Amino acid sequence: MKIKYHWKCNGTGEEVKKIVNTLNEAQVPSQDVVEVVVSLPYVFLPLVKSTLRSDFHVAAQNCWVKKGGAFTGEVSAEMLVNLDIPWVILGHSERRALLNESNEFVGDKVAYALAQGLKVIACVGETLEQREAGSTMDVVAAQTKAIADRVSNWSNVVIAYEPVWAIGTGKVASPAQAQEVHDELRKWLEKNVSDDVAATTRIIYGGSVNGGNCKELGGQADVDGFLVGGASLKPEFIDIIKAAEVKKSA
Ligand SMILES: O=C(CO)COP(=O)(O)O
Repeated sequence: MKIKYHWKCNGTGEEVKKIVNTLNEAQVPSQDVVEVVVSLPYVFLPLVKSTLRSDFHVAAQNCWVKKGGAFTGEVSAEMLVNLDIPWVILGHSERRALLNESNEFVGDKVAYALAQGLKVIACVGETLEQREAGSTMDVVAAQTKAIADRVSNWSNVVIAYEPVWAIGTGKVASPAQAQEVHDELRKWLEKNVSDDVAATTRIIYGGSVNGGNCKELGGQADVDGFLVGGASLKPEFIDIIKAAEVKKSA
């Protein structure tokens, strides 16, 4: 199972230190049961990288689509590699919506980051309007296709299914809703990429995951972990890490 803590654009230096201390002291299942990755604003990456326990890893929340250069305000994949940051989140719905990142642009970013040696959490997910129109799978498939068209080696890719209507709203997808999309996504990978990629690619769920709902969600056959936003800033994130035990014993 994979648990990804996504702090988004939050945290002061003091808060970051506090959360790192809590994480460092937590008794959690070992790395072979749960992989924990903490995703931070760029400015905190070096601090957290140097103070976080070594069995937890760090991620950036974005990187530039190609080699660095005259791109004011951007951070390149090469810079992350140079700082020894192993993971990056790409295509988060907040960036797709607020910064107009298209499926193709996200696909290009994923391909470039992978080529530099980063591991990628690629986010997909539909809006409420799209779900109500019955186009959830069309949307998610189109987002995934833009990645599949550009990527041949999937071993460093994790897909995060994050229904936009469940992000930061407290409206979590029901375990059945999450399972349905994860299952469809896996079938899509099977048909359009390969059986092996479908079987081995981790598909994690994000959207109002908390200490109370993580066990049932994580118990679903095709839910391989979580991308946690709001709850990653609270002590209940330890409970979410521990929910990985449910999967192990399932
Ligand atoms: O967007 C998310 C993680 O990337 C989910 O955020 P919340 O857990 O706050 O709903």
